[in-house]
Amino acid sequence: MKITNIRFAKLIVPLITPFKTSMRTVENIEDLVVIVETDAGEVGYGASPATPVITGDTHGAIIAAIDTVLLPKLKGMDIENLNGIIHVIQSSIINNTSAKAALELAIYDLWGKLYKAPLYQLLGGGDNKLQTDITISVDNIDKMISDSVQAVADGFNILKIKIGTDIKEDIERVKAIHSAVDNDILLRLDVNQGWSAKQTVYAANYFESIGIHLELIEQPVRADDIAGLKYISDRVHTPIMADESAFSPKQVIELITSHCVDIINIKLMKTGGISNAIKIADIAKIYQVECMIGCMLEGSIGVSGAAHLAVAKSDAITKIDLDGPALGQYDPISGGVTFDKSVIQLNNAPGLGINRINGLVDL
Ligand SMILES: C[C@H](N)C(=O)N[C@@H](CCC(=O)O)C(=O)O
Ligand SMILES: [Mg+2]
Repeated sequence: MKITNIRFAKLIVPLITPFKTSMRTVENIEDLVVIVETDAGEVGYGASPATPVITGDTHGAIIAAIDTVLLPKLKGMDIENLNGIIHVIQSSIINNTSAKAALELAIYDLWGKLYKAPLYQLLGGGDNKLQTDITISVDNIDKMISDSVQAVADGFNILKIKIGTDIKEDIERVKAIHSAVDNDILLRLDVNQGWSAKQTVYAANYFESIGIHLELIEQPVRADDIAGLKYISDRVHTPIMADESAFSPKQVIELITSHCVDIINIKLMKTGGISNAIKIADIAKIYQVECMIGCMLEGSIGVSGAAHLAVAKSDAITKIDLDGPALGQYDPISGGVTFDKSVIQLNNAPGLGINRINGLVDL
């Protein structure tokens, strides 16, 4: 099964409510779909959102990286030579992790189709069901309380609360949500780089002192403030998780061995796809550090790949933040992952298991 061409399309799904973090506000899930064609007639699907404030990648840059650098080298390569293809994708261009991720997703999809097996089985197998959290966007306190209460009523028992716009307001937001939901609801905070190290130590110790038990605090400080992460981890009990600070396996080794964080958030759009995500999960397992599998605000093509990986690497990936498709008004993909409230179900069709994509706009 040889690669003959790569096509691009856009897929836009309006959100139920705007997605707001300390870094950006988004109204739609906008995926660039990457379709790898083969001489056997099979196609592989991958996708990437544009996340310029996180990865630096735009859809235009993803298309250019694939069209001008990667496609010429990949044309004619055989899907059974998975390692060779991965090597070309990872070594032909630096950075551009979203382009690499979309392409790897499509290649792994084809690899599963070649061997007629769901990807998670080829990656090691596991229970093809996961339980995700749901994101509560940063907003005024009343809106965050009502979104949290609604999410719990909808069957989610883990809330990922976005904060990081103002330390005082953030503390009030968390206190208000904590009082509004039952004690058995797990609260994770995602600061998206919005606090200083000292503010984080203050906030974490304050929450601990008033009996608010947080599961974790995600990426409290700027992505490049590794000393800040260490400063925090040395002073608080609440587990600290790296997100924007952890792209590559090498960065993860450094974060873990210098005891800067307790947990790593793996996202395909940061790692450059499944191959490096596997390495990170294996590194974390060796060091007995837990991982979360996360997603950008993206639809169910990318989330399917992440879910297959999470199932196969459940020894290291113990926390799931794959709510992207659940935040949309509908899911245009049939097959892949399906959501029943917080439960994500993978099907057993080959590769990523995607049957049909409605509403694709060819580019
Ligand atoms: C959607 C997911 N729950 C999430 O919050 N992901 C990111 C932000 C993604 C984005 O801005 O597209 C995160 O910071 O964890
Ligand atoms: Mg995050």
